[in-house]
Amino acid sequence: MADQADSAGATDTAGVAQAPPPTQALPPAVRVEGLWKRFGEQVAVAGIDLELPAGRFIGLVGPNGAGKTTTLSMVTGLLRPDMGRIEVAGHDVWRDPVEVKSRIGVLPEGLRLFERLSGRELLGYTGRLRGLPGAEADRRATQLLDVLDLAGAQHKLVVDYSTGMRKKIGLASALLHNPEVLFLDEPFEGVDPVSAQTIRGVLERYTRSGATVVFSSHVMELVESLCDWVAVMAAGRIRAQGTLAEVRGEAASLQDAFLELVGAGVRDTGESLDWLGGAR
Ligand SMILES: Nc1ncnc2c1ncn2[C@@H]1O[C@H](COP(=O)(O)OP(=O)(O)OP(=O)(O)O)[C@@H](O)[C@H]1O
Repeated sequence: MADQADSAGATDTAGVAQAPPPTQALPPAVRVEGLWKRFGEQVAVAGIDLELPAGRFIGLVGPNGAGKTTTLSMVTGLLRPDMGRIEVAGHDVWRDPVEVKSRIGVLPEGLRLFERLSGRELLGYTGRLRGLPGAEADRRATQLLDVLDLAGAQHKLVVDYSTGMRKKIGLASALLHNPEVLFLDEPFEGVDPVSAQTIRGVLERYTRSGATVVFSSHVMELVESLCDWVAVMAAGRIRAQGTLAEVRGEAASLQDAFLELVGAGVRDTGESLDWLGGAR
């Protein structure tokens, strides 16, 4: 164990308390510089810079097609950027992929799972892929299944899981190896309010321990109630990033700040859709 006097500030021989040595600053959970991705003519991500601090609950928000999924896919090593540099927990994602992948958990959009395994088997398999000893993987799997209210369905095949159950087993797989940074693409989509509350509790506990959650969402109320740090994306660019208070600024809510930042007026349907509704 480290010498207490070395690690926690000390009292000198005259009994005067000395300031503790500065704690070593953690590298940002994610640092992105000049990141670009284009699909044919479509620029999905247009040279973004992003610095997401460690130990925060971070929301990446933006309208449909803003480039959130493309960004998260590149940050998690699933999609190769055209240009730019990405570090996760101080390691280059594309030069040091094994190091990065051991430190992250990912719940991607359009989650693909091993459908012919039961939930319990999926976690056992994930544990082996992650190099966990069998008994430890079992212990963690039992606790995760229990907390996420999947214990009753643990022997059911994943193909027979509902959308919300799939999100929860995907989350359990992403958490099993206790990653430093967890990336979640729309984790609450298709999840009922009770399960959403459970997932929330698990994620809040996880960030309280110093880990980082980065999640994308369209639901501003959710981001406002969960996140302490926000990045706003629109048309492939970062429009704002900072603490929730900084991004909200003078606006009454994050939703108002968001509409202002992305320059989106609510579309007036005018004379259009005049056929919709009314008696036939
Ligand atoms: N594989 C692809 N091939 C072609 N275009 C793509 C591809 N993936 C994304 N795009 C385009 O890139 C842009 C950004 O898409 P992306 O899925 O990253 O946005 P998003 O912010 O996640 O949107 P949403 O909130 O609707 O999921 C969109 O214009 C989309 O059509």
